Parts: sequence; structure tokens; C-alpha cells
Amino acid sequence: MERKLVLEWVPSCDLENSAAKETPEAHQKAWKLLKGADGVLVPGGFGDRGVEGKILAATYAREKNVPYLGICLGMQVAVIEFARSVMKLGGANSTEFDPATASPCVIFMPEGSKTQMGATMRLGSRRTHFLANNCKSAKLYGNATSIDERHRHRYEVNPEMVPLLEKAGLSFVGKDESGRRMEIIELPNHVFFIGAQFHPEFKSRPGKPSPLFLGLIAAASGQLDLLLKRSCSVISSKPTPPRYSTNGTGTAVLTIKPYPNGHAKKALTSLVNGCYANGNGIHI
Ligand SMILES: NC(=O)CC[C@H](N)C(=O)O
Repeated sequence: MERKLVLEWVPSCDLENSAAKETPEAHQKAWKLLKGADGVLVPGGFGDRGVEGKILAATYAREKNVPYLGICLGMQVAVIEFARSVMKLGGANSTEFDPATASPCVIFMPEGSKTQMGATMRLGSRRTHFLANNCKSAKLYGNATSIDERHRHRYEVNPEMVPLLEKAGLSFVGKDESGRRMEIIELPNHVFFIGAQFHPEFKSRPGKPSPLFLGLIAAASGQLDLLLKRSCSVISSKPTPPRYSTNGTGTAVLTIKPYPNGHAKKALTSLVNGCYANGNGIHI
């Protein structure tokens, strides 16, 4: 790859319009970081702090054709963003953040109990079936017909709204075995815009990175076509324990800059080896 990965953490609440007045310097800094990035990763989270900023990051990436990977809440905000901006459903939201929304594109999973939060999370390894093999995510997973990835969520894309979202151009390329639970979204006409309801980071390892992370980094450095041509091996279906859990703040947006002339000289299939995160001590 000959690239050195630079990760910048952007507090998503600083991207919000309210921050322009309240904390103008932080707002300016956050937008500068986002606009300087070659790729954007919106991770998972719980609670509404910073969610509007995550939605703004998704809008930016979609409109500017900047590679985007949304994980769990990062996928849900991409759906909300699409409903608001493309389908013109201004008040579209998740019922997690606006229980009275007129356009609930993300809803509480029917099998969970709202009053009893304990043991209501959809957790652990679940199967995702790919519905189209010409989508980027299936190719990244080595043209697999199904994959097993780990989960941690209470809300899901509203299956009743899926036909409308699809008609407007959002592809649901991975679903669970019932076909009613959405697992992977893609924007077909975008350089790389993928959202996953599951958490690829739980099974990703330094020497065996998740195909979705590889895809994001390859797209951010203009090497996605090359990566897609190579056959990536399918991630093992054996469940492995999570490496870390989400911290619940739901505020960060991660931006990615794969600079040229870096030290990572490994082959594309292990390109995350040798990459580093600046300032945070976080290694992918
Ligand atoms: N892990 C997550 O990102 C969870 C997303 C969202 N809060 C849910 O419960 O569905």
C-alpha cells in the first residue's frame, strides 16, 4: 500500500450547528478535520449526544463522495440522513432519539422490552445473508453468500420503510435469515458508502482486519478497485470474544487520511499492519 494511516477523532457534537454559536473554535476545528479526511468512519453509540453531528458527517460524506463506513449507530444515522435529505422526510429519526417522529426509519426491535433494559440487547454472533453478489461488501468478504458477525443493539432499520428507502436508491444488500432485519446498506453510485448493523471491530484483528475496514482504507487511498479484484478470505464463522466494547458516549466521528510515503509496506491484504493512530494511542 505504501501508505501511513492517520486517524483523527472528531467530536461529533462539535460539528452541530449549535456549536457554531456556543463553541465556534471547536466547530471550526471539527469541520476542518472532517473536510481534510479521505475517509469517514462513524462508530456505534447509545443516547442522543452528538447524533445530529454524526448525521451531518454522513451528509457530508454522501454528498462529497467521500468513503464512509457506518457501524451500528453509524449505519442507523446514514439511513436517517438518507430519509431526511434524499426522501425529503425532514423529521425522519430513530425512535431512540425522537419517539414521536412521523418518519420512524429506525425503531425499537419488537422482541426487546422497553421497560426492562437488562438482557434486551441483540448480542453476539448472527448471520447476515448477502442478497446481491455485485455489491462492494459481498466482494470484500470474498464473494461470500453469508457471514457471521457480532452484534450489540436494541434498535433496527424499520422494515416497513425499507421498500421506500430502496425505491429512493439506498440498497439493503445484507439481511438476517428472516429477510426483515437489515444488516448492511450501500449506496451503489457512491465510491464507498457502507453501513453495517453489526460490529466488524469485534472480530477484526491486527493481522486479519475486517474486510470492511480494509475496504474503507483502500477506498480512502484510491485502491478499492485493486482490493475488490483480489479475493479476500471470508472471516471465520467461529465466534470469538469481543476485544473491547463501545463506551456508550456516541459522540465521535473518525476520519482517515492514508498519507503517501508511509512505512506500511505490507501487501494489501494486511495493509492495516504498520498503520498507527496519531495522538490517541489507538491501533486498528
Ligand atoms: N451499538 C450501537 O451502536 C447501538 C446503536 C443503537 N443505539 C441501538 O441500540 O440500536
